[in-house]
Amino acid sequence: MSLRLSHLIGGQAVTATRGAWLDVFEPATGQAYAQCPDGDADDVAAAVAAARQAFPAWSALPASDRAAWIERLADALEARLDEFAAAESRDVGKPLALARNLDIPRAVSNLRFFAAAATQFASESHSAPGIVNYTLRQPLGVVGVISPWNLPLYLFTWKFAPALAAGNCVVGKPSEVTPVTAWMLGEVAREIGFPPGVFNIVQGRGAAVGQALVDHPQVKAISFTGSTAVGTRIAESCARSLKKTSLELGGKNPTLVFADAPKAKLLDTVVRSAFLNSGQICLCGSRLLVERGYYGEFRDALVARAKALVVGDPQDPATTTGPVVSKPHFDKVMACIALAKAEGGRVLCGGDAVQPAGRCADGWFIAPTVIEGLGPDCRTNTEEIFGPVVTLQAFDTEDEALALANAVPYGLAASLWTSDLGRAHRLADRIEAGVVWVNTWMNRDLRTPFGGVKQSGLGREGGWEALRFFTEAKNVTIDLG
Ligand SMILES: NC(=O)C1=CN([C@@H]2O[C@H](COP(=O)(O)OP(=O)(O)OC[C@H]3O[C@@H](n4cnc5c(N)ncnc54)[C@H](O)[C@@H]3O)[C@@H](O)[C@H]2O)C=CC1
Ligand SMILES: O=C(O)/C=C/C=C(\O)C(=O)O
Repeated sequence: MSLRLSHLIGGQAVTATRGAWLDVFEPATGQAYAQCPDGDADDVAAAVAAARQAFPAWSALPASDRAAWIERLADALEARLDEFAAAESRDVGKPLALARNLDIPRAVSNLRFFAAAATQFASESHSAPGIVNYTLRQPLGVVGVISPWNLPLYLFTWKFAPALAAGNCVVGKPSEVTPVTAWMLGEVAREIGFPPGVFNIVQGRGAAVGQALVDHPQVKAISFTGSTAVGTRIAESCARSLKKTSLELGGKNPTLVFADAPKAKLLDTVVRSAFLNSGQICLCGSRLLVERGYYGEFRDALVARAKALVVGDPQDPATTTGPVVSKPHFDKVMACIALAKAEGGRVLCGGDAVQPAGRCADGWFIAPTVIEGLGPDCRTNTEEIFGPVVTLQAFDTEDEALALANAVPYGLAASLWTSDLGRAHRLADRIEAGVVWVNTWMNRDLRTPFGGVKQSGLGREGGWEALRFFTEAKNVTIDLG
């Protein structure tokens, strides 16, 4: 095991103050292949101090200069797209093509999008007879961003790019389960001479590094993506110091399929929404709600498609479905499948671990699983599984479809399939979710507000929402005399 990662603090690659390390595993093989610093509160304190020192100069730069630095980072990342895609695929277990076509290009887009946004972000002014108000949007100072393991660089950049664009300095904490591409990006930042201290990365466990970042009095805001349990804990901690929080949490997203759904893209998209990234995307449609008259035909076609997915080595171009990310997560998902059976669910396909031949024999693979026969209130249909597991439920009316869609504590995203425009608008209005897609799924425009309601989170990311989150509004009123 030769690969040893580092923190990025004040423009320097450094190891954990107390010299401790965490093993990093390749999910496809189950073997440790790297070590990342097992950081602690001292490392966080050093990173925050570096960020505070860098803040006056960074925030004083013209927005166009900040944008140019972020663009340079994007250029350097894009120049190494294949290297980053290979690393992301290895670290998460996602098919190489997925990392190459989605994760890393989106990370590049995140950087470019917010670089451009930095130069377009304008403040409001409000005039009245004899009075003019204008609102300054000022950076907060040092902000913390905490990202998960499912879309590592995609979500890390989605958070730190707007923070930097708005003039803040960042301390980022990637998931300890998938720390490699964030570390690589830190190395790239050093190579291009990114201003030291503006962008810092502290590696390590959530309970140590993450919590220290959340608790640090000089950190003015936390942007977090991950589980609802941890998000709730972060909200409690931040409430004590009145820190701003943006929380993008779990989902139990419904896919509503009406008999009049346009069929051309339906199955391809629903299968993608169910099993992409082994179902480990907070937007995945894990509850398939199907109009009864179309249920049998849809179910049979879906099961045939799920069985045709190729589970195996992420490096094999034929593979559609890699392993899940870790042994604890494998155990969790398998326990969810066992629970579904105990609750009376019928497993129509999958339901088992898969053991590919060769180098992946000890990897954490689970067959794409479709389950029917469960009611809306059971744990399988209300708790996030975050794996390649979906359930089917039938409905008779639009009202029943809506009630099923809303029958969970989560409210992140919904995908709705119908040719009836009126119905699409009625349901889009009444579904409890932050994001509704009609006849599509995960169709992302980075300008749109992104986030959830209920237990799926607080606040919105994307476009101006992100820049507003990472700034404080100050209104100035002038009496024109
Ligand atoms: N966006 C989403 O919806 C995601 C949801 N999940 C859900 O969460 C479950 C558990 O996955 P985990 O990786 O354990 O997610 P997690 O919520 O524990 O981890 C997300 C990030 O938060 C950090 N973290 C953990 N505890 C923290 C604390 N006390 N203070 C600050 N940061 C902390 C982690 O180190 C990681 O960087 C999954 O099974 C899945 O259901 C996981 C990843 C993404
Ligand atoms: O911004 C996107 O396109 C996707 C975001 C996905 C997550 O936040 C997630 O899976 O955690």
